[in-house]
Amino acid sequence: MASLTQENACRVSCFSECFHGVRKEHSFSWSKRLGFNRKCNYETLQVRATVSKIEHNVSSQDAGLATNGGKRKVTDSIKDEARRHGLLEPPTTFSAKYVPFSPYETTEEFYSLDEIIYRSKDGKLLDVQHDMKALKEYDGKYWKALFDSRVGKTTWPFGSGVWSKKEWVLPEIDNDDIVSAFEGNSNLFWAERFGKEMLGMSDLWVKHCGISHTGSFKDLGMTVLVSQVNKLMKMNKKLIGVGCASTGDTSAALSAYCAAAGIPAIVFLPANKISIAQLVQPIANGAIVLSLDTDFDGCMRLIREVTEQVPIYLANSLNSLRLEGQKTAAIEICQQFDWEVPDWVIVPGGNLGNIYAFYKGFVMCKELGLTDRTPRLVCAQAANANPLYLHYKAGWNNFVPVKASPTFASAIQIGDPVSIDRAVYALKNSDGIVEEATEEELMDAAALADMTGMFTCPHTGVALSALMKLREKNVIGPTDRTVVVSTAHGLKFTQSKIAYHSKEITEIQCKHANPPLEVKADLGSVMDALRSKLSLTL
Ligand SMILES: Cc1ncc(COP(=O)(O)O)c(C=O)c1O
Ligand SMILES: N[C@@H](CCOP(=O)(O)O)C(=O)O
Repeated sequence: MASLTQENACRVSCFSECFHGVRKEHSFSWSKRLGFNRKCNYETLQVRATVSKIEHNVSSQDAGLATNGGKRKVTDSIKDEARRHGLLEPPTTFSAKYVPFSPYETTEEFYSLDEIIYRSKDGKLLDVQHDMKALKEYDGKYWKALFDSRVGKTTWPFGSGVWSKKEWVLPEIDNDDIVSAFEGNSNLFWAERFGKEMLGMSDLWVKHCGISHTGSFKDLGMTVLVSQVNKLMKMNKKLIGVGCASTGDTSAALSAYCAAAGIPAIVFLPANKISIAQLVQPIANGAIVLSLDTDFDGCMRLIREVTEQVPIYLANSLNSLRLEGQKTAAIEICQQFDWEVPDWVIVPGGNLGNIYAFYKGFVMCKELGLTDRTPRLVCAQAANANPLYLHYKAGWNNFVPVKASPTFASAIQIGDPVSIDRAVYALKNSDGIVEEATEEELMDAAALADMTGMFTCPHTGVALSALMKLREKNVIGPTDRTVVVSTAHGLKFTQSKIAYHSKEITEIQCKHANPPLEVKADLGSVMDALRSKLSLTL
């Protein structure tokens, strides 16, 4: 484990000021004054990357840096540096393969991860199965120490929250083939005020998976999928690109990771059903963007047909590689609590890959001795797109897809989720619950959370609203350690926030709207405004 002691870490800080856009239906006076232009969807993008070397715990000699006065040679990359220390040796001990997702039956069927395959012979979804016997050769203490030693480093590729768990994710990939933006390691926010003041809770946390390279949790899965595609292309497998159907976040992640690797990306988007910020992401990253006159389920059907005819690799969560990356968020939560397990984890659900990914991550931690139990899972859906909720309420009998209606939680406007079987399995086995939130409930919940310092997306609003309901019924207790998974950055969804705070959404009351006051620029008017707002008697 020589590599564990090497801490030649640099810290990369990347600030990205997101895009602002307003659709016609959400434009209004103060938005224009703040610089939101109704016609051209004014946009700004600033990305500043500051790379500063902050510490060297190994000698320059050890780090291979001696030849340039302790600095990395101009021609070197962090991959070269890792290679010199044998870090890029292909691991031989651990392995994984595809098996049919059939948890209640045994089967001999399996496939190599180097095959291009998404379904079993009889049409089941696939699952990535790890050689658990090999992983169990090492005890929980070993894994905890290994994973903990990698946090906050830039040692390639372990500076990524996903690849810091590489042995549990894609153990056989050569580190040189990995395409990573050092995703993961997202902050776990103690929602102190929201918990105490709104819910009487003392141990409420929000896992900010949306504070990420492309602004959503999709980065966690996409680094794995695009890395594997990168490997397949190097193996000369017949592939011309990678494609997905998307409600905006999968497409953003796919486009960014493909652009980083120089791989063509093709994205199918439902026209006028995703936010401007989400739309501009694949455009900016040079993807082929098809805006289709259908909904997400229609886009999904089309991309499946296209990928059957053309060698385009399918990047939706139907592809189980994605879930291997996404499951690391669950492992990370345990790690952030010093390997203690929360009582509840609440995840907004759409295509339903993520709820299963969380389940998988928690189960793996328990099976490999890092934790002693798994949390209860809650999947939260928008009432306008609630097929899982209806299925749960019907006692899990006879799943019926729905036609999803428009919702502010547009990324989960999905009526026929691909991973329904995986989600049902995860929920049944975690004593899980499904809740739903109306448009008013989800927007109010997001606004309330924002008032306590967050900047939540509507999907996080769905999860927070589910929490509020379960707390009200006392299903979730006041001292239960609870984690709400925030799946995207609120800055991707400024249109709906602007509409809410300007009270432009006629169907709901917008109870917590906080529009700016338009005040004449003289002291008297300013004082009057402050008096009324602050209840001053002066
Ligand atoms: C922001 C956001 N939240 C939640 C989800 C739901 O995740 P899943 O489709 O894995 O259920 C998605 C995508 O579907 C999303 O983009
Ligand atoms: N919200 C998703 C919908 C597709 O989900 P996926 O996980 O199957 O790719 C998106 O952003 O496109």
